[in-house]
Amino acid sequence: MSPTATPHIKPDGAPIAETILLPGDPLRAKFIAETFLEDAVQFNSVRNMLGYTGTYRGRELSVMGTGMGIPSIALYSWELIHVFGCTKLVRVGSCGGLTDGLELGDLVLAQAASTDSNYLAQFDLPGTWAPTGSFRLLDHVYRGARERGVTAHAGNVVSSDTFYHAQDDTTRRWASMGVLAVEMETVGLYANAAAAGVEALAVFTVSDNLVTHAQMTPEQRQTGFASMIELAATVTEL
Ligand SMILES: O=P(O)(O)O[C@H]1O[C@H](CO)[C@@H](O)[C@H]1O
Ligand SMILES: O=c1cc[nH]c(=O)[nH]1
Repeated sequence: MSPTATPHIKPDGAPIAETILLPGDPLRAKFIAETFLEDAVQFNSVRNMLGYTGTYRGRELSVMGTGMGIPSIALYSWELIHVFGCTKLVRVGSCGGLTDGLELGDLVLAQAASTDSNYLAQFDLPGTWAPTGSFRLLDHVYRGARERGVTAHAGNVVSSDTFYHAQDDTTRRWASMGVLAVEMETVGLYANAAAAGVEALAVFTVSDNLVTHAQMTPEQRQTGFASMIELAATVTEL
């Protein structure tokens, strides 16, 4: 049972599960709850950042939007971990592929997250820290993808503060270091999880490709991510 409320999450007694899926878009959270969860109850509507708890294959699972950008996912994940006791947090997002080998609909599992953000500075480490996802969660989801014949790429992503980049070669330079894809939140989630000693993973569906310029429609972005969501939800088995 959720103990209390925060400035951004007000469950009014509705439960929040230890395992939670985190899409950027709150309407994707609603879609996931309506499509994949049984007996879902809504636990948050503050700022329309919709959150739900139900069961997936008999195990309790929550889903909540995080908004876009590192500050937004950082505050929601901090409250979910430190106030509501979440211990397995799986971002389910869209990403832009940075190599022509990433097709629309492929999955990317973020082994690590690079960034152009200053979020990590607050941890005041004596060097450059590399935020990583939980290997246990990543291994589980990767094996699940292989079993289902879903194409999944595991590697580095870049969590950027910018969707529209001022310099033309920004994404090409990240790609030149082997970074697979660009998105806007994972580094905040991985840093908060590591600092708290809980598990996090980011899984993406490639929604556009910055090399080939292929792109999904907004409708596909909101609802076309079934494989990713089903695979992410299987972490409730761990
Ligand atoms: O689809 P979501 O999870 O929102 O993720 C990606 O999409 C948004 C940009 O359109 C950013 O939040 C980016 O990280
Ligand atoms: O952040 C994102 C997400 C999807 N596609 C992009 O190009 N950037």
